[in-house]
Amino acid sequence: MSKNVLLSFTGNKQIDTEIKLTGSKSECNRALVISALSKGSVSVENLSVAADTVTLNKVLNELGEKSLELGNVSNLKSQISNLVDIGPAGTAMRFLTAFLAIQDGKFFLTGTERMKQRPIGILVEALKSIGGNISYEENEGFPPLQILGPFKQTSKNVKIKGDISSQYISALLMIAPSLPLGLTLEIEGELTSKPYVEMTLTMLAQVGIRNDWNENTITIEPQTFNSAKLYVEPDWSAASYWYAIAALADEASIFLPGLNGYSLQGDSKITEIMANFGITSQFKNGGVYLKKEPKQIERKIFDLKECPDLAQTIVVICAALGHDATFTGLETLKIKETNRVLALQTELAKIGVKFIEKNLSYKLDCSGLHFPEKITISTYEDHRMAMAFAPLALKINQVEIEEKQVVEKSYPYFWDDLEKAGFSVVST
Ligand SMILES: O=C(O)C1=C[C@@H](OP(=O)(O)O)[C@@H](O)[C@H](O)C1
Ligand SMILES: C=C(OP(=O)(O)O)C(=O)O
Repeated sequence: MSKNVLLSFTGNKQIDTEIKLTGSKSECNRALVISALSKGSVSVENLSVAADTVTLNKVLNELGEKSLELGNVSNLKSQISNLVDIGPAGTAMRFLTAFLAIQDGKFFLTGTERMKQRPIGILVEALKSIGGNISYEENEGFPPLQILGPFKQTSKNVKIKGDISSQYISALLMIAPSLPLGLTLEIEGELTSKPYVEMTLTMLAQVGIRNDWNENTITIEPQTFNSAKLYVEPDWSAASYWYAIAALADEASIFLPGLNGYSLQGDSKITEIMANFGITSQFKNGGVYLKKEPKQIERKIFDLKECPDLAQTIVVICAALGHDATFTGLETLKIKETNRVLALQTELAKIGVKFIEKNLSYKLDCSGLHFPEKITISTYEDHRMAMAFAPLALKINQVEIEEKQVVEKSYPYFWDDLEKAGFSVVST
């Protein structure tokens, strides 16, 4: 079985294409959990084909079917063990921890070896502080978890650190309306990835759930979900790779249907960031048109605290263009699919670029930039490593990307779409 892909782009580096992106992984994960909590009142439209979403959907469907089979026999439900393996899906792992904590049953929640290194203690302790019965099966603070229902709420108030992952907060907010006492959540310290919390609250509001966000405290009273449909926009994080392609091509005209200017996704900030690189975004005909215009790049500092999933895309664009820059807000990168800082440092070294960590910022030093004839990129089980480095095929004759299947996590058709845009994509 071929594991890698070899990318090249022969002839003029001109891109003129239309790419239909799949639904946002973040919006879908929320929509599915909200739909499950609403017990059918809420439906989801434009479900993503991202593997993380497909897995979460399957898990929730199976749990729903089991629950129907067992009816209201509570003591029987809590005796039956359910093994839930969420693979590499971090958001789904966090959302399910909260979701399962309020179900009636016994659950063993696990994932990949990397998942067992991604912290979850902050969320588990918060859930325990309001009555959840959760224990760590291997290492304190990390999956796998054993979760035992039924849930008896002991408190309405919960304090949670905001600077490690916003997913913990979103997970709690989604279960809040279903809790007998509701929830008053106090965020301690800085809130990272804030647009994702806003996305959660907006999607809840779309199905009739009111919230009160006052400074660092969010309150959600017990409420029932309206009967409603949640429409999922295409994935802006996936769109970012097309901005990168436009930036590294000589000429580009790319249409991404379905994306709009008023997105719930913080990663739509890519339009603003890429304007600095001469990539314009025009919203018309129900989508966004990307065009490349000549521009001197001036911006030297990028704060990505609100859009951490764009980090690899933007760092690689700057590296490939030889644009020295400083990046801040990357604190959470080390606990994602891989240690993304280390992965970037290792792979950028292959084109002579340094990514230097200093206090809380990162300096990109492109003084040694060179493009070899061929480069092989390791992906460290991280879809974003594969997709962020793929556009380099517009600068380097042959780019081999290892473990091509990693892209399935969020963008399964990535390689097909590259081919459609004129790249040669050969499995090796
Ligand atoms: O809530 C979400 O859907 C996500 C939140 C972000 O995580 P952190 O809050 O851990 O930064 C982001 O990186 C992840 O891909 C998706
Ligand atoms: C961090 C990511 O995902 P997750 O945390 O859901 O694994 C991502 O998609 O970049």
